[in-house]
Amino acid sequence: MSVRHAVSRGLEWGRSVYRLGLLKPVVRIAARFRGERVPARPQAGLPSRYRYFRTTLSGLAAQVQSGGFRRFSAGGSPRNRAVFLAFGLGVGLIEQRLEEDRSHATTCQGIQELFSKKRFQSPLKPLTLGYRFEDYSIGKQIGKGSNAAVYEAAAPLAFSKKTDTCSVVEVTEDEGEGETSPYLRCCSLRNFPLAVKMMWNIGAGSSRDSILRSMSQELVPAGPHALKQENKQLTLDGHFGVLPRTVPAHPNVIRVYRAFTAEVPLLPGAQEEYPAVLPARLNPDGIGYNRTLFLVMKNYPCTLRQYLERNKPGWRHGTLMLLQLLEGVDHLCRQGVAHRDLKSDNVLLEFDSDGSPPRLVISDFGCCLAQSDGSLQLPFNSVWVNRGGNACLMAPEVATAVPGRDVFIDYSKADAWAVGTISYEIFGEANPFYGAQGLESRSFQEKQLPRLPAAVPADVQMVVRLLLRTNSEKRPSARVAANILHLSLWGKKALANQGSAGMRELVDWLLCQSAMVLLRGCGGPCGNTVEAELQRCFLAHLELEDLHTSVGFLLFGQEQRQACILST
Ligand SMILES: Nc1ncnc2c1ncn2[C@@H]1O[C@H](COP(=O)(O)OP(=O)(O)OP(=O)(O)O)[C@@H](O)[C@H]1O
Repeated sequence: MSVRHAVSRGLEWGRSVYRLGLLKPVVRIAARFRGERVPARPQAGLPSRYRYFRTTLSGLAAQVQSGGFRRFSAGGSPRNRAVFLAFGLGVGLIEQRLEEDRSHATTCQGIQELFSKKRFQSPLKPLTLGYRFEDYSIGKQIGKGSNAAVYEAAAPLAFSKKTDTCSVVEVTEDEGEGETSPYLRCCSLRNFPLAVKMMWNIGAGSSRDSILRSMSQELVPAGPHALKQENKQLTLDGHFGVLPRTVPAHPNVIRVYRAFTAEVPLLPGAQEEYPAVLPARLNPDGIGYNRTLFLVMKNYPCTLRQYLERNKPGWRHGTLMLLQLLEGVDHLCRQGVAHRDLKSDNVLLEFDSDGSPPRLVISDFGCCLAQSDGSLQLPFNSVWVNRGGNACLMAPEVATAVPGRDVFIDYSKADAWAVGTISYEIFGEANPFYGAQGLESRSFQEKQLPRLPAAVPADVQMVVRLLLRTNSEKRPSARVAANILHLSLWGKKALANQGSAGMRELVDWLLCQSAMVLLRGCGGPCGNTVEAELQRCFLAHLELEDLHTSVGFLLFGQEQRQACILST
């Protein structure tokens, strides 16, 4: 092997190891070969992955340059010398790449810190909202599930001056309808900016503590002032840690502004629609308790399902809607919460301005998993353990779990799977897991999944397929799936040069993107706020490792498509 040949081989080897993600195994093998222990405790000051590689590689390179190299260069055959030279160059190249990676990681971290400092502020300032049912005037019923009825509401004292703090859409309902009811003063969403969810209480008892404890999951999206101070105190005093963790505000997760217990009132439609869950005071045959939990939220004009019944979003709006769901799910995962009942009925929508995509929020946390330690692993030691709601959209790893000793269900990617199924609805197709002929998540094969419409971009189709992988280990997290969509929507140009310039081009693009988002933020609330929020979310959660994985998926998808085109 000539020296020139060795040099090119070495560089090629180093590049391949890096590109294929084989760095870790190669380093391990090399360290074993030298009889060294792989460093377990990385040094401080560098991100762990890089500390680890650097330590091992430095040793390796040192050995190549000293003992080994000397031995080979002095006494080895020319072939051995060339091979060793190639190896040395390869290691050198990897070192250089690691150095670059380290600087990229630092850049990403800087961007992340900059954007994560700016916490999302809910547009409604709920400080003036009351903690009693009487503080609200109730409008007509706007929804009903299997556990609660939801009514439009206003807080006359809080909104005595007519404010427009809630950006709600034009009213589409018949405004005259409500005037016949004594409860309804006005049906417009503008006049009823709030929604009150009245839980049906048939098993939680009538004391405030027992109600709060038994319906505690509903409080996961509650703001810091949602419960009256003494309520928090009472519940925590009696049963420390019973209240679940709550999640910070996020543009794609519903916010509960107030939560209080009160006597069950007779609201419009109660006698006709849910007489059985009323207390005996209101219906002698009712089995409900006298008091229950009320949750005050923003009033949203419709659910995702209702919206899709009348609208067919184009591919770009559809992608932005899917991305919002992934951002919401990623936020929940980071907070140690799994929703476990994602479906188009549990996603609410509002509209900022003409032409911009709808804003989506994930709602109804009644089935969620929010363990006090933030773990998304649920001990599954008995059939009585609740796996979550909506069996049709239950991720395969959840649906197929068999209870037993030391069995845990991992929910870390279960919501992402459900988002994959909802994507079909967003892009105008039937959800393949619904209906008598629908696929069953516990037994389907990935090749049975129907194709999405041809208008849906190839990258988005790939994301949906990845989200619906049966093996959760091969399924990307919501974060990685969201990153793929972000890159595909806004970073295509930076990705085009991945082969030659590696991550450098991408990091430059990230810096430009950060500057743009910051500048747009300074310019006031102009432009498309949904897109701006999505971009902020992306930058606030930048991590080089996730970014590498996302880029890998995108490039792999592109390569596969090219190979497919060439072969036909
Ligand atoms: N904040 C809101 N604004 C407008 N409509 C809402 C709001 N919250 C809930 N709804 C409507 O009420 C319906 C029922 O609410 P929700 O899903 O929270 O009840 P649930 O009884 O917990 O449902 P499930 O049967 O899924 O357990 C929703 O599908 C939606 O139509």
